[in-house]
Amino acid sequence: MVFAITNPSNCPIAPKPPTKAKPLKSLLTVKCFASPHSVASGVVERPWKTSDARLVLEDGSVWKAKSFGARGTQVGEVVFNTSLTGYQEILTDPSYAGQFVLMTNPHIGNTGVNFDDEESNQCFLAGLVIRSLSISTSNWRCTETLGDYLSERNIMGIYDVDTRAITRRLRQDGSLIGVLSTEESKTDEELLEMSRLWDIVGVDLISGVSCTAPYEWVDKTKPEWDFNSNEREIYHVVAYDFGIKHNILRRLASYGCKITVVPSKWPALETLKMKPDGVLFSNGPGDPSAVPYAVETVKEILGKAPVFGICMGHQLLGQALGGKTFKMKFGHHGGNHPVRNIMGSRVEISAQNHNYAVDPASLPEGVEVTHINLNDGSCAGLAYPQLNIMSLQYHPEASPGPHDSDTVFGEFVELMKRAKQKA
Ligand SMILES: NC(=O)CC[C@H](N)C(=O)O
Repeated sequence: MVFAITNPSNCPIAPKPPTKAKPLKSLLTVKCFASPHSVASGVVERPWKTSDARLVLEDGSVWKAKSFGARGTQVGEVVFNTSLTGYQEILTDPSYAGQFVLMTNPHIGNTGVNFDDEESNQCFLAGLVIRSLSISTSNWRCTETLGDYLSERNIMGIYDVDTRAITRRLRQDGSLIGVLSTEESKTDEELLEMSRLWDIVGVDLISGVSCTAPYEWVDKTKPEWDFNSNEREIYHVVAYDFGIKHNILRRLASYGCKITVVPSKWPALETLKMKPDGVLFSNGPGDPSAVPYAVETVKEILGKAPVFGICMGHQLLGQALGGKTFKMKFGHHGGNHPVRNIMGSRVEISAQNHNYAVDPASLPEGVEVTHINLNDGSCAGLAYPQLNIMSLQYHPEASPGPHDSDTVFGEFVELMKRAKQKA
């Protein structure tokens, strides 16, 4: 089934100042990676698909590719993800709203999609960029092919594009805005102009992915996940949904928490009226500086209940404590990031997905850096024991990714326990 995308549906368009536009003569065309297959005489010709899509980056490069999933034209920020597995969890991570995810693992689609690996109820990302789309799908849990899944969700995908070359470009020049199109009527110059008139910085993407009303969450992860299955006292956690991944909720439930999920604009006063044992500020897409209302909410809650921030939640906590966040060159996206856990005196391999980070030098005295990303030394975790605050810049719930940091959910439970005993 074919869906037309007429306008980027997942994130608002914020015009860039026209001065940024470079002369169109800087447009360079990258040779099509997929050359037409030659067929030996006597062999039946197969209906090989030839390139029918273009990815035009704001640096003027044009990448020819083959489309799958939805058709149309879509703008977004291109980021690369180094996870070897878990494309379905990545597709349904709401923190990718407004972004094209380029998978560095070249072979994608081989296990199809299934009912269990959804991290949210929707795909919010702008599109998927891969090297090779598996021609067959084989997995006992598979219910559908990746292509059909993306078509139904109106998400564009491209394959047979040189993902290594694009990744090297992003590593060298930083994240780039791109436009993906299957529309032949649009010229390269028009697509380039679109990419240069769009921006993701300063845009509130959380409002488009958060739930609209509070709800209770009860599902736990399956028993094979249970590293610590002791019965525990029940703690009530209010979880702010800035684009929350289901596995955060499942892990909290498995650690014995009763969870109320609330929308991103839920007033702090209403949260405090529920007398929660702890408050979780979730992951979420985009620029933490574009959501001052969320920083205000965090400020109003600090000191009144133990809090745990994950990714966007960590960045909002950093700002609420008086610190600054900044945009990284190309961010961290993947399941293989080494992090030094300073308190635990160990290195954890972690799942990460962020383009912004907290500048630890901007934080007030008393705030401790608890985790450091060993690839670039950036701040990966914070604590402020005086106010019962803890946070991680990355994803302890994994999904996809390693489980090394799962114990942090237990640390949050301990924090709530200590605070309750003192009260
Ligand atoms: N996973 C997240 O919460 C992402 C946080 C933020 N949107 C960033 O890109 O840095």
